[in-house]
Formats: sequence, structure tokens, C-alpha cells
Amino acid sequence: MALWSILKVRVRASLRNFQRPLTTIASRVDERVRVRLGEVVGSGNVSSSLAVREQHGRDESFHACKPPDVVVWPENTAQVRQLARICYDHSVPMVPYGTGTGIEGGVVAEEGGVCFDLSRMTDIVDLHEEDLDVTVQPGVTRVALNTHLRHTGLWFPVDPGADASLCGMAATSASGTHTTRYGSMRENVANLEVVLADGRLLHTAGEGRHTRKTSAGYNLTNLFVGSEGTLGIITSATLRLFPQPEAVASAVCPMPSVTAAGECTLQLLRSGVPLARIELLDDVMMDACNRYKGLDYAVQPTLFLEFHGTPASVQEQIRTAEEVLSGYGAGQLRWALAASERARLWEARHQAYYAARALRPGSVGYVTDVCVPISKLPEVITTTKEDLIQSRLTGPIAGHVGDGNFHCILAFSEHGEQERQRITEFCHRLVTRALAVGGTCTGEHGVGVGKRGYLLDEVGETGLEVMRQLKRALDPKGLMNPGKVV
Ligand SMILES: Cc1cc2c(cc1C)N(C[C@H](O)[C@H](O)[C@H](O)COP(=O)(O)OP(=O)(O)OC[C@H]1O[C@@H](n3cnc4c(N)ncnc43)[C@H](O)[C@@H]1O)c1[nH]c(=O)[nH]c(=O)c1N2
Ligand SMILES: CC(C)CC(=O)C(=O)O
Ligand SMILES: [Mn+2]
Repeated sequence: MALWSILKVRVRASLRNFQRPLTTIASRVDERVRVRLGEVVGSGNVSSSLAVREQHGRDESFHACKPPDVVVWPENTAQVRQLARICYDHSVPMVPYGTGTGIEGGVVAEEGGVCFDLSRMTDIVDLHEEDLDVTVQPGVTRVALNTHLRHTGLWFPVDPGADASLCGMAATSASGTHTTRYGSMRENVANLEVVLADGRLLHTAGEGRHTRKTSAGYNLTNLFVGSEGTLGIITSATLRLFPQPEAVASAVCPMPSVTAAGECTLQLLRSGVPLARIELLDDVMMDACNRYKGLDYAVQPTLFLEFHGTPASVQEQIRTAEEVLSGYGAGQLRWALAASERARLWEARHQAYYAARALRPGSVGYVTDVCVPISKLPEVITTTKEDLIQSRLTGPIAGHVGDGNFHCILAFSEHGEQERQRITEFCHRLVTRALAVGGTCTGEHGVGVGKRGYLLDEVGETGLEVMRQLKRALDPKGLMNPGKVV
């Protein structure tokens, strides 16, 4: 098929996703099943109310709501296993739900079924301070964990903007602004407890094991990291912890262009400065953040930087970074040294999504999430900025540039058909551009329903077939979060 025809088919498929109305799929959960589910969790922990189902049938993205038939709130792993067994016996789909902050429609109940809301499993089960690790249940969020750890001198660094559940973060292979230094969920999960579709219990690294490394057999832990609820329900995660840095300094640094910011980022990474954070916000994003958070930063492409270490090492890192920055035309750095100032700065970055949408009150957000080899970042981000202008789209750019990962946040009105089409076409061009230079269609948000059409291009026929074989082996009836990823 000619390239143009492929593009048209893809765009049409994406538009269908956009336009799908809120639908209620014929219930596959009959009264008999509902009663059995209620017997496991108790009547206060199961609901078929439309409001509750609609709330669970969508995430924070534009993807159309499809409510599950029933929502259950298990309180422990034994209950999750019993519920899964009932669903398995009756061939009912299961959709795990963390905090619903996903961006690719991961919790949308494509085929109805039972939504497992895990927010009532909130125990921090095992904290091994000497081993630098902790085991948490799926209702524990990243902020709750770090609040709990505050007085231990330890912390968990993976920080998506939202206060997501840590098991949901494992399920989507999330990352955040600290990933450039501390890694994403892929590097920071040591073990997972998983309830499989038929109710069996799996410990991906063996029960009770929490080592820094292992070479014992297949890496089942990282099979489940990023599996988006399609292989099983994560009922606990063992996570690596880090000592809280002794000294921290953050800075805001205006740059002459996104190209200069991208090239400067590369040079900073090559210089060996162990940057704790390096984020790019373009001029439109800076304007949005200023307005949304009442800030007064210059409206131009800007790097947000952070350095961690001993006081002496932070000073040295800053000296090297300033030398590099000045070579790329950086403006005056504005420092945020007090904890409260730093918190304000990073809160503005974490809420970039809402700031972008506030540029158009009442809008919904379409978020892109490409990641490219870091050497390709300046070129891809520059072309993307030009494409945005040519397409007459308002799409602030926010990037975890230290990882080669960036987002355009396209705020649009649900009623503007032509604009939707331009957005879909722009997003398709962006993913194609990223794939062409050895990149990925999603650096951190996952495939969900939004990126399914790109997996084949990215991993190839054999890659996709092996993924599907794994799925069939673990979920032979296709009940785990159907319609997602593969
Ligand atoms: C403002 C803002 C800012 C950001 C983000 C969102 C928003 C609204 N995100 C996206 C989102 O926070 C991220 O994908 C989280 O990992 C989602 O976690 P939830 O608990 O909300 O999962 P949610 O409930 O949304 O589910 C997401 C997927 O995981 C599955 N799932 C959830 N819990 C599970 C469990 N216990 N077992 C098995 N499957 C499970 C679900 O079935 C679904 O497929 C993000 N992301 C990112 O990586 N970096 C970022 O910087 C940001 N920033
Ligand atoms: C909604 C997205 C733009 C959130 C995200 O990944 C980010 O802000 O980095
Ligand atoms: Mn992000």
C-alpha cells in the first residue's frame, strides 16, 4: 500500500477513537455473578451505579468513556484472587484501576466487565531501610509513600506529574522528572506480586525476594512492568529506595530556542554532570504555566534544572553546567534554593497538562509522548515545533529532555471537527518522525487504546506475535483488560 494510503487508514482509525460516543456495552456480568462478587467483598465494596461506572470508565485523557458493568473494591490479595476466579469461571473481562490518571485510555472498559478499583489496599507492607527497598500495596500513591518515608532519610524518585498509584505506575512503566538520574519504573521495581487471570498468585522474582539484582531465569518482573493490566493484577510492588540528597539546587534557565535547548541538553549529558532533573518547556508552555500558577518567568524556551549531591559536589556540578549553558546562549539563571521555592517550581512543571488546557477553558487534552535517541532530540523537537506552527495548532511542548522524551499537549474543543483532524494528522506525523530515527511511540504513558496502531511498526511482526503469544499463555481466555496494548 502506498505511504499516503497507509496514513489515511491510520488517521481514519484514530478519528474513530476520537469520535466514539459514550457507550454502554451490553452487560456480561449477570445477577448471579454480581451476587458472588458481593459475597467476596461485602455489599459496601461493590457498585453498579452508572455514576460510579462512568467515573471508572475513563482516565485523564480525551479517550471516550466506556464504563465497566460493575466496580469492586477488594481489600486484600485473597479477595482479588477470589474475584478473579469468579470472573475467570464466568468468562467476564477484568480491568484493574489504580488512580485513573492514565493518558492512553488504559482503564476504558472496552468490553465492559468488572473494574477492580485497588484504592482500598493501602498498606506499606515491608520497609527495609537497610536494604533500601519497600513493598507497597496497589492503593499506595507516590506522594503517600514519600510522606511515609520523610523521616527515614529515604525516598522514591519516580514522579509522574499526577499522584498516581505505585502499582499503576509499574503497570504503565511510568517515569518522571527524576528519571534521567534515578531511572523509570523499569529500573526501580525489584519484585511484583500478581494475581493472574485464573486467580493464581505469582511473585515475579520469587516470594519474599528483594535483591538489588538477579539472573535467575526470565525477567518476569519487567514482563509485568508496562503490561497495563493485560497480563494480571498487580497486588504489591517491591521498589528501590534512595537516600535523600544532602544538598539540592534548582534553576530556571531561559534559552534562545528549542533547538539550542536540545543541543545544550546533549552537551550537559556528555559533560558527565549527574543532572537530577532537566526539563524543557517551550515558550507557549512557559506562558501557560505563568498564567496558571501566577508565575513571572520569561516567555521563551526554558530549561528547568536540578542538581543533587553533597554541598561541595552540587557547587561543582553547577560550575560545569553554567559553562556549558553559556556556550548555547543561555540567559540569566534564576535559582530556587529554599525547599518551598523548589516545590513551587516543580509543581508548576507537574501541572503542565492542566496549565496547557487552561489556555482554552473547557477543552480536552490530546497528549503526545514520543521518545527518541538523545542525539536526535534537537532535530525532532525543532521539526515538531515548526510542524505545530504550520498546522496552526496550539500545542505547548514539555519534555523530559534528559531522556529524549517530550510531549505536545494539544488542547482542543470537542466540537471542532476540522481541528481534531489536524491534531490527529499532526500526532501521526510526530510518531512517524520519532519511529524513523529509532525512537518509540511512547516513552512513558503506555500503549493503552491510543497507541495500539503503532506497535507493529515499532516492534515488528515477530515482536508483536511474541507479545501476543505471551498474552495467550498467561490469559488464554483474553479476559485481562481486553482491547489494550496487543
Ligand atoms: C497531570 C498528569 C501528569 C502526568 C501523568 C498524568 C497526569 C494526569 N502521567 C500519566 C499517569 O499518571 C501514569 O500513567 C500513571 O502511571 C498511571 O497510574 P494510575 O494508578 O493512575 O493508573 P490508571 O488507574 O490510570 O491505570 C493505567 C493502566 O494501568 C493498569 N493498572 C493500574 N493499576 C494496576 C494494577 N495494580 N495492576 C495491573 N494493572 C494496573 C490499568 O488497567 C490501566 O491499563 C504521567 N506518566 C508518566 O509516566 N510520566 C509523567 O510525567 C506523567 N505525568
Ligand atoms: C499529561 C502529560 C503531559 C503528563 C506528563 O507526562 C508530563 O507532564 O510530563
Ligand atoms: Mn511526562
